[in-house]
Amino acid sequence: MSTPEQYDAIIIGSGEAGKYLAWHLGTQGKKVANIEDKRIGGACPNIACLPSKNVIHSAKVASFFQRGAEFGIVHGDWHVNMEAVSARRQRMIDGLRDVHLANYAKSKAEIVMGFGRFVAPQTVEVALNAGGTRTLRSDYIFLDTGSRATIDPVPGLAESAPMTHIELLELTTLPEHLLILGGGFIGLELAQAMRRFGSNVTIIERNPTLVHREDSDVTEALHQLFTDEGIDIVTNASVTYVEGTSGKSVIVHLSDGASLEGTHLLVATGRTPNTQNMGLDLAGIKTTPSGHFQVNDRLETTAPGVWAMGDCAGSPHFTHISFDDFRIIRDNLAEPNAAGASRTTTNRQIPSVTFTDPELAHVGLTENDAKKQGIAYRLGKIPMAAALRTRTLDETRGFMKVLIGSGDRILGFTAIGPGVGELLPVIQLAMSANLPYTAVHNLILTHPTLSEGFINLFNTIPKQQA
Ligand SMILES: Cc1cc2nc3c(=O)[nH]c(=O)nc-3n(C[C@H](O)[C@H](O)[C@H](O)COP(=O)(O)OP(=O)(O)OC[C@H]3O[C@@H](n4cnc5c(N)ncnc54)[C@H](O)[C@@H]3O)c2cc1C
Ligand SMILES: NC(=O)c1ccc[n+]([C@@H]2O[C@H](COP(=O)([O-])OP(=O)(O)OC[C@H]3O[C@@H](n4cnc5c(N)ncnc54)[C@H](O)[C@@H]3O)[C@@H](O)[C@H]2O)c1
Repeated sequence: MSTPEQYDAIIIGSGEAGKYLAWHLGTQGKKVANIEDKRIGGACPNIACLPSKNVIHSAKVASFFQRGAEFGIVHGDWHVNMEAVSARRQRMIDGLRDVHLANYAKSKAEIVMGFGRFVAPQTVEVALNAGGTRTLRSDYIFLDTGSRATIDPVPGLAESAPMTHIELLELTTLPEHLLILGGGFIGLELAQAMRRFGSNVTIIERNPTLVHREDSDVTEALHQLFTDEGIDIVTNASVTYVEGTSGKSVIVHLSDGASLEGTHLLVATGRTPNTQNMGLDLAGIKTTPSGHFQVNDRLETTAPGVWAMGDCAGSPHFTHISFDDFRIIRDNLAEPNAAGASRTTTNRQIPSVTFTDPELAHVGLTENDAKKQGIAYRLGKIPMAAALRTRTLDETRGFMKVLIGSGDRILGFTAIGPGVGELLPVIQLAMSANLPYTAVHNLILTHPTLSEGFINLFNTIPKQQA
């Protein structure tokens, strides 16, 4: 081993938590190496959240063209140009790359392009993308290696060369018939977008419903929405084998004897953490049975001086959660001994938005959760049409519902409607400040905004039994 170069901090992976930590420590004057083997800035700006929302927005524009007459807009012939859709996505990614490079330059955190693995405790060897190796050492090492699409060991699946979200988002031609394995976040968002561009789409989901962890009113509303848009949905599907090649012709065989044929196959069946081939044994870093780095609620791994954050640490797989992981580590590094002052992952809010159109937004308990945990609640619920803003938009599908617990505290909130993700912070603030729902109910809410619907929503809450 060559003499290691000494750093104040080494961060493996430049995803959300990794890059923010690199920029933060670099700005503090620390000597920081941020090792990245593929894309500067990690998944979100390059292959995940932002490119997918970019493409989904192009599909929304296509849906407006499809609905033009409804809005009194008469247009001539129009068509979808997937090359231009892809080019718009790439322009955004290029712009984001410049933003990232500027942040590295400004913070003086060094980005080292290559694959990092432990060769001894606190010591990392980087197989440089440009060739050769470097060996780096630090008392502070942070892992933010993310996750990748899971490809189940179903016979013929890997051989069919299915697309993941990465290849799908880069398509410059439209699949004639897209089969999608998995009816979760990625499956739903991309199914609707591709359908709106003009593909035939079939979702194949192994559970009895789409987004199966949600309440039945949510899964039913999404099922109806997708069916109305012409998307085929096959649930309770157990895939036995796959034949053919994605991009040409592919057949998915199910255990009940049915088979589904398409031209392309997208796999969206969950994520596998990137924790392999990293010399973990040499550094005393353990993983959990699911393959994530084993961490405590301060994101410390089993090796002193090594932390893990984001998807690879088993944190809920969202960019905003990876960002919160960064904040937990930042605050704990700043105040290691301040009792009670430091942040942990325990009991933090996990808000989420599925960017279907209309969106599905959620924070806190679902009705399913409350029932399972035996938590009593009062339910407020309105159809989205009761928020008059939706009528001005002709986007009246969906509903809002809220679970209220003792002391009028908000336990959970779910909404399906246009742009409802933007409603979450008001509810989150009330929940985190432990305010009763009446604090929101009594606000003067601007007319006609979507948030004005909160007044109607809270009007429906049954009075508390004396
Ligand atoms: C299609 C799609 C859409 C999504 N949409 C949303 C959304 O709308 N909102 C949301 O909140 N979340 C969304 N997510 C989830 C979100 O993208 C992830 O939770 C988030 O990007 C995880 O960030 P991270 O910090 O864990 O690391 P990542 O962004 O995954 O980055 C990890 C980096 O580490 C690198 N790396 C791994 N191992 C090594 C090594 N040994 N050496 C060097 N480098 C290494 C990887 O190449 C990668 O660049 C989406 C995910 C997908 C796939
Ligand atoms: N808007 C967002 O915030 C957003 C968008 C995309 C992804 N994400 C994150 O990325 C993660 C990964 O997304 P995802 O859609 O891959 O995972 P997911 O866990 O959301 O959904 C996977 C789905 O695939 C199904 N499935 C698994 N194996 C199957 C099989 N063999 N046959 C048929 N169905 C099968 C599961 O039952 C599940 O419904 C999400 O959980 C989420 O955390 C977030």
